[in-house]
Amino acid sequence: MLGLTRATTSASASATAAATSATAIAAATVHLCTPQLRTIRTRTNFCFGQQQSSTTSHRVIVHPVKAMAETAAAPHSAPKSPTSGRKQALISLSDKTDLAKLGNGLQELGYTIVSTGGTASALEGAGVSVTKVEELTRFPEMLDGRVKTLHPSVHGGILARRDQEHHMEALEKHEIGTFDVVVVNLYPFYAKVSSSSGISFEDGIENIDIGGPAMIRAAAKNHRDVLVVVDSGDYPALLEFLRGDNDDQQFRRKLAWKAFQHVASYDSAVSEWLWKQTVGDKFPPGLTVPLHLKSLLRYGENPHQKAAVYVDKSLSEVNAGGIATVIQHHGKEMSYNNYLDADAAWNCVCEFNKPTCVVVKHTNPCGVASRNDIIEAYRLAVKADPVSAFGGIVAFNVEVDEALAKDIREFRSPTDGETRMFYEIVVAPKYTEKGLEVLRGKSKTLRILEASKNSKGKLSLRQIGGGWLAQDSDDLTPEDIQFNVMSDKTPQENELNDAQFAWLCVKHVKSNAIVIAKNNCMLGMGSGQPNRLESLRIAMRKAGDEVKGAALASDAFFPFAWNDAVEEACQSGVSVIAEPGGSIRDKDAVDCCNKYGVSLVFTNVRHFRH
Ligand SMILES: NC(=O)c1ncn([C@@H]2O[C@H](COP(=O)(O)O)[C@@H](O)[C@H]2O)c1NC=O
Repeated sequence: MLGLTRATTSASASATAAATSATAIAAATVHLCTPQLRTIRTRTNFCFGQQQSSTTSHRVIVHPVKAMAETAAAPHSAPKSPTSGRKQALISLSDKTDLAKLGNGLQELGYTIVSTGGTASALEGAGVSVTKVEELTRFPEMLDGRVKTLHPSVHGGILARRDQEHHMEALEKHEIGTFDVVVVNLYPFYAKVSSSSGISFEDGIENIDIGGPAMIRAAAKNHRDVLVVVDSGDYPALLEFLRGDNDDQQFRRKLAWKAFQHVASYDSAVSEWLWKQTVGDKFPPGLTVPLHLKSLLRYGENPHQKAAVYVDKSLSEVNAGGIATVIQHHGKEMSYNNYLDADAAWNCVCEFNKPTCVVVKHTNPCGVASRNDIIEAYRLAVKADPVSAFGGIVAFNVEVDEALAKDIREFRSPTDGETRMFYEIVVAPKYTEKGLEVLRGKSKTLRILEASKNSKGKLSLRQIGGGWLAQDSDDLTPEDIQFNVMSDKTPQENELNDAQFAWLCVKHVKSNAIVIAKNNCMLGMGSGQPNRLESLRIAMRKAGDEVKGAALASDAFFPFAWNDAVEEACQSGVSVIAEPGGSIRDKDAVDCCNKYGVSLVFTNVRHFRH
């Protein structure tokens, strides 16, 4: 139950090892730790300490791990020659979706495919010939997969500029082959650290991909000569491009852009996670928010403004619900203003515990009602301001079934009793099949949205010129605060409930905000006026005679009482006023309420909404 105290009480707010594929070779070499002298027959090669350039017998210092790799790589030990003219593709994937199609496609096009351990096995399993990367590097994949591709034989082959003679000479000298195509996706860090089962700090660290981003960045930098692909959705376009004879630099640049974007999003998740694991407060010194385009919109707030909607892919937004991720079942394409209004309606309706309907117009709730019978709640919410509700957004916090859908379809405007109500959007957490069918029949354009509840404790970001404002989302509800009685008169339980209902509504109305409510139903609201008295007058006008005995909530304190808002409210016949308090003239407000026999409760919490 909600708290009520006397005035003295102050208010209070209460990868896994998936991609760490240690090869048998690496495992076999752990006990070898010192370089040994031995005689081998070697080609020109990169080796620790010395480099030899003949093909005869020499005494060389050979690193034991490398020696093992040479043995392991024996059947393919000749490094790829840059002059061999063979086209090479490097593939290293954690997510192996459509790998077989890609491998076969590249093979048919005559590409030699080089791959890391797990990818190579999957390709072999699909009947594609593949060279293991360790045959190129002459090192085994080591350190539990921390080092696989971090080697000049790989990065030289990606980064060399084909138009620079000295680059190509360097490759020739070190017998490094060029890569024409690089296909990489990264350890599933995001999925691992956001999994519901959780992950240890150590596992989180092991799921940070290092070699993959290095290859992606290298290939993207050298995109003029190297095609870089990070998304399996791009495999068909890649193969089509390779089959054609038009070397379109725009295509290459788009892939390069996508590659850098992919790595930037990945790094933002790593840095977000690491910050939470270490410092953890809400406001890190730097903030990178990964935004993924959901769709282009027809236009912005006005037709001359271009617009789009993005989904926030921050770790903190995983399964966080909200309007950006709604499922649209029916209707016209969502507009920019539709998103804003649906967001306001959804945020408001999700605050209520009882079955509730909220009607929003231009981001302000103009009708709110809670009832055990949701149809009754719907009708009352529309009735609060039928003129504004026409063309508005209707939100429910319960499933829309056939009966409710029929009522939404048929309900006539309380203004003339004839015109069927028209809405832009219906938003709800669920629909029955029949409910959806009926609503679809209301109009072709009606947007029917299925949304999941917003989680609490989010960071709210808002753009200003040259920067962004960040704050906690306003999560406080009447359950979280004390309603302190300041007046001689103590509100009855039903009056207090009305005050708390009005308080929850006023939180969602633009400042200066006044809401008048009774019996879990909004009767009138005034919003967005630059002075509180004007908002109060608008709310009272909308409530009409019903204001008598109702509760009035104000989002911030009343700066003046006598001959001003408090006195006008008292004279209208409200039974209780709820406001934060905190004005230097609070005593005037108390005296005024006492004079008119009205209850006054202070919440000590303000709900400005600018
Ligand atoms: N360390 C490295 O040199 C390295 N090179 C490639 N990877 C990653 O290894 C994964 C593929 O491994 P496998 O083919 O063994 O399944 C890819 O996600 C790739 O980004 C590496 N792993 C992590 O950093």
